[in-house]
Amino acid sequence: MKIYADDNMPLAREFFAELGDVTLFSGRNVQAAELADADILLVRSVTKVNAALLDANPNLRFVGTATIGTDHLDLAYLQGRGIVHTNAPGCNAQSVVEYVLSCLFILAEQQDKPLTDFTVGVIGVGQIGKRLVAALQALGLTVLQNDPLRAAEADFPHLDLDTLLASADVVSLHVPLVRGGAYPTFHLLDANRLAALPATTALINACRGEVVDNQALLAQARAGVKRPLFMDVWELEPAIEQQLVPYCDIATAHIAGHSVEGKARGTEMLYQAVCQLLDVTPTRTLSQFLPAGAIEKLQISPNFRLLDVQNLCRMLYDVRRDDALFRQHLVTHGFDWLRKTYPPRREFSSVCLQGQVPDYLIRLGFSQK
Ligand SMILES: NC(=O)c1ccc[n+]([C@@H]2O[C@H](COP(=O)([O-])OP(=O)(O)OC[C@H]3O[C@@H](n4cnc5c(N)ncnc54)[C@H](O)[C@@H]3O)[C@@H](O)[C@H]2O)c1
Ligand SMILES: O=C(O)[C@H](O)[C@H](O)COP(=O)(O)O
Repeated sequence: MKIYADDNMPLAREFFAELGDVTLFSGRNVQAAELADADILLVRSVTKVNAALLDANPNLRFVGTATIGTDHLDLAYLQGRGIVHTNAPGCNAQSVVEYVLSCLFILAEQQDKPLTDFTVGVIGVGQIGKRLVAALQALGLTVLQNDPLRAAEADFPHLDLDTLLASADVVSLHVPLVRGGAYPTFHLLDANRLAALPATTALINACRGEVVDNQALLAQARAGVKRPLFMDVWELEPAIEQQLVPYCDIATAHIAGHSVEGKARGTEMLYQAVCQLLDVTPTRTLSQFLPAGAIEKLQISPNFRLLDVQNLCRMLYDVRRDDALFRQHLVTHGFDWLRKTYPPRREFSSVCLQGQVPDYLIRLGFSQK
């Protein structure tokens, strides 16, 4: 069994070596000839999996992407060839939520307002959106939700997009990149919608760069609109529009989902899918391989207040670290280097809270004993 895996996929050998020969490849630059004898192909979001990559391979049985997004897979091509394929739904959803929370803490500080004063509009309420809504509501923020595909659900408070955009203080995007069909998301925020969006409304994009028209955003910024901008994803990665960076409050290299747990969970989910394909009982689990975090336990005192949440979360993750790395190294080392050398970052769940733990901390994702 020939298994080929992106060299940015953590624990690929640890999980897959028992199932076959594992060869690592460079995800962004891999060529068709390198994969010609693959039976199993394991990718991340930077590999375009299509006819050009796979026509030379007669054997391929399985393609798995250790990511949530699937816009880099030509699903019709894979289906046409009868190649089983899967992604890793929700693998890094918590990581993205922690990224968004970190952005919101910065915004609240910049504007010298309590977090609870903000109304956050969440666009796309799936794995990430749902977790984010739950976290924000746990902290007492007002949340507006837009997801036309869920509008018919009895308990879902769907708000139409333009009303949400007019009413929110912060807009956070969590849709997949979809170019056709009834609900396309390519340039969902186009020049017209950006023009209608109040200039003070903050924008967080941690889904896909192409969901926001980056040139329209740049034109707006150059025209003097001082919108708070938190950009993790960009059009045309890795060759992004660098002119936009100075206008961003936070700029990062598509790392919102790159917690240690988020990436490794993706590998584990593919391992489980391949075991199922091969009718083999899984013997490996992520818990065997995950090292303990730098901080394992924390005692919460009865004096802990909502105001202290920010300090607690920042101990685990502060997006300003990633923004600083981005501004320092983007031009000299490039977008992909920033992603490949991403410093380890553990999720809230890696810290076990003890003492009188308020329920909202558990709802944010911390664990408790
Ligand atoms: N920056 C990162 O590191 C990072 C990490 C993980 C995921 N992502 C991106 O985030 C996206 C969302 O992830 P998820 O796990 O929540 O996916 P998901 O599929 O669970 O949820 C997406 C939601 O968006 C909704 N949706 C689809 N089209 C819409 C539209 N036109 N308007 C409003 N809502 C729409 C869907 O109905 C669904 O509920 C992924 O597809 C991926 O592109 C980015
Ligand atoms: O879709 C996803 O899961 C994310 O965008 C993911 O974090 C991308 O990471 P990459 O595959 O590019 O390393």
